[in-house]
Amino acid sequence: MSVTLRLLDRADSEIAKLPRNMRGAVWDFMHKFRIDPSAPGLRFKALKDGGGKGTGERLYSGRVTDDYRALLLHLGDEEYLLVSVKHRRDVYTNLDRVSYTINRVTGGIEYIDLSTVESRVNDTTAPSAEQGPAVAPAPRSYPLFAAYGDAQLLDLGVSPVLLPLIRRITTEGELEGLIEFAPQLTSEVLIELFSGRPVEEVLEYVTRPQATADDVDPEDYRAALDRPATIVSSEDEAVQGALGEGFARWQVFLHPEQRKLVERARNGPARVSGGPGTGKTIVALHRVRHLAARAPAGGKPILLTTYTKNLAKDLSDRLRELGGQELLDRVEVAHVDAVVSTVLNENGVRGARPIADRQVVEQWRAMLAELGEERWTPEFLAEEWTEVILGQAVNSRAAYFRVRRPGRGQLRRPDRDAIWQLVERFTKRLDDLGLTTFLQRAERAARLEMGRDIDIRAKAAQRDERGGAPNLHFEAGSGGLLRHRYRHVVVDEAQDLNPAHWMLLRAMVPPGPDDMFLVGDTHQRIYENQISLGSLGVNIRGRSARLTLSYRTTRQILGSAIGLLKGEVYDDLDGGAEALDGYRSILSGARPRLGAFRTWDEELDGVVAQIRAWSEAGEALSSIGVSAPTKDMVTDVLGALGRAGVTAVEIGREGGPRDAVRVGTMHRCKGLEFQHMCVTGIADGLLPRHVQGSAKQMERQRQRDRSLLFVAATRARDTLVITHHATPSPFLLPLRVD
Ligand SMILES: Nc1ncnc2c1ncn2[C@@H]1O[C@H](COP(=O)(O)OP(=O)(O)OP(=O)(O)O)[C@@H](O)[C@H]1O
Repeated sequence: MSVTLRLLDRADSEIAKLPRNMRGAVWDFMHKFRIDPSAPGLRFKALKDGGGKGTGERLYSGRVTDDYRALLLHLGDEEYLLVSVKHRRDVYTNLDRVSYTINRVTGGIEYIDLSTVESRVNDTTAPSAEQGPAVAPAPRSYPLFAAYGDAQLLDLGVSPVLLPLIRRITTEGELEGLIEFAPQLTSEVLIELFSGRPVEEVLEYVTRPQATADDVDPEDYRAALDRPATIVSSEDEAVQGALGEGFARWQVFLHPEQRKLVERARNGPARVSGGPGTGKTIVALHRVRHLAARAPAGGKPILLTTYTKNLAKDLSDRLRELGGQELLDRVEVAHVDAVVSTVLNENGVRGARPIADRQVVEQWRAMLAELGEERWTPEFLAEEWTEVILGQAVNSRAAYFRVRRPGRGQLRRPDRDAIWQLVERFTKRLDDLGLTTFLQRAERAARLEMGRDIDIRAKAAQRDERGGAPNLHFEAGSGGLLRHRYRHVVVDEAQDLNPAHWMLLRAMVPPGPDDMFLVGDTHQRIYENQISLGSLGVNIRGRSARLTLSYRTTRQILGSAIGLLKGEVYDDLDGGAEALDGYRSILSGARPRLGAFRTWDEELDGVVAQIRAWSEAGEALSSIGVSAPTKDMVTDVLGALGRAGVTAVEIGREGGPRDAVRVGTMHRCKGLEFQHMCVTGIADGLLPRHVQGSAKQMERQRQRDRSLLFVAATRARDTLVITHHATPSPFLLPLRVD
């Protein structure tokens, strides 16, 4: 008789603390148990004394090794949940202190071993002075949560079983001990209250998003299992395979909010935003797997795309980790400019060499000089062409007469007419020189793909008229019929794509359920692409959601990084404003540090000394990242580390030694993360860069530069050091005041 056995996430954390070989033994046990729980070697039996109130018969034990036993909850029928692994001698001691219940707010299963939690609380001492608690520890005698009534805490979703212990907590150290084995929601609520967030906000940002809409039956464990608040592995055998060898927790255990976003069916394009490290990429990857599992067999019905090539490679690697080659075979993973190239190549558009923005201005300068045209500067025309004409996909003179040009001053009709003629002349000139820009290519590809979309619709309409089934949908192996390329498009780093990219992607999938899924954070926009999705045919209204819990960064680093953005207003990709409220973390660590130096050379010495100190403290070089504002400064950092005998490689040029410090421009650090991060060169003039341009352009540049600092700072998991020389960047003011 085979059964289903899942693994509770907290049990997994507990297993991680057991001797190394226990992981393999537990997976072995799970495998055998699934096939036949009654196999004699497993010694599967009920623990009659255990259980929560009135449910004493649910707890079972099974033999993992001679010394260790798994504790299992019977959820109903053939369904079991592995909740703990204990030493044999501890199974029966304190069995009455083991509790399992269904949380009345989330409807999720909560397993709590009070003796384990209590001993962790007692073991933990207050953090050292160096660690610097976010809030000074309260005097020993004063309970941290005295200000909150029991009913208040229970309404926030705190586990009732833990209330007596919570009442005794007086230091941050004890709190850290408690949350290690407390249920997810209890931990999140307590940390937020401890950080000083008002109850109403905790309710709004933490509890409500995890609350269930169901009427919770406290005895129905089978129903509770299916709710996202029960954080368990899937029943899938493949998960067990993945678990065997160094699996990562993100592959198996999703936060309840993440899981909801992965599984929710939608009627059209959906967008997930969220602060740095909240798992947007993880959600995108799981979403791809979810969609792939539901798509008809054959072909590659899903496109997974992002802005840069190195991030696309990373997505592809992680998708393989999540679902193996089998999943990768069903998904096209490519950065968006590669998607552009595919469309252009297929349509026979070849040959032109893409040039950078700087060269575009030079080409304008050369042409205006040849024409003796002096009414507008090359910079102005380059911007007008890039931002207004290509940026808003204006493709006719008539459309250019109508287009809105916010922040770019007035242009009368005759001026627009003259500029349009100059633009036509300019694009012909580039063509003749065999040159193009990435934006031009994207725009061309978008137009081609939109033409294809129109053909598909026309053909579908004809078939419809003739009585055939209308078929707008992607179909693998469609026998030569014109079809949309994909059934679903999933986009990571959505904030960086330009309007032409969106029009291209929109035209690649038929509008309909689950057609597009976008994840991104406009606070991390570091390229010049400001858009409004609605006007590009990607209608996300009513299908937006936000992740707020950071899995990467400590709350000390997150708090400081958010402080860096104060005073800026960010958009929500759809004409509205994006808020930063509610971003949080339950991880704790040292406050970020600032390092001030007189010259760049001295700063380099300081960076080398910092890295040496980490290394001498036993940290692997590969856990350290260094960013610098410019490519030349990256070269300087690499040189200084090399001279000091510290192995370092440039990000994007990996392939050398594995145990090496990674060094890259701030742009290159996008999407990456490091245990320890050194953000160097944050000096005035370097960040923000001093550039010339219209007021609007300079404002955007400043916002992008600020975002760049935000991105670099939030790559740090545990430690963040920001350094500068000469005059510090004005962006650092909040940190310096702090
Ligand atoms: N459910 C999870 N369980 C364990 N780890 C997780 C989970 N979700 C995310 N993480 C981890 O948190 C880190 C950040 O995740 P991810 O890169 O998806 O965040 P992001 O929101 O895309 O970040 P950013 O916008 O800063 O690039 C990663 O190390 C990831 O493995």
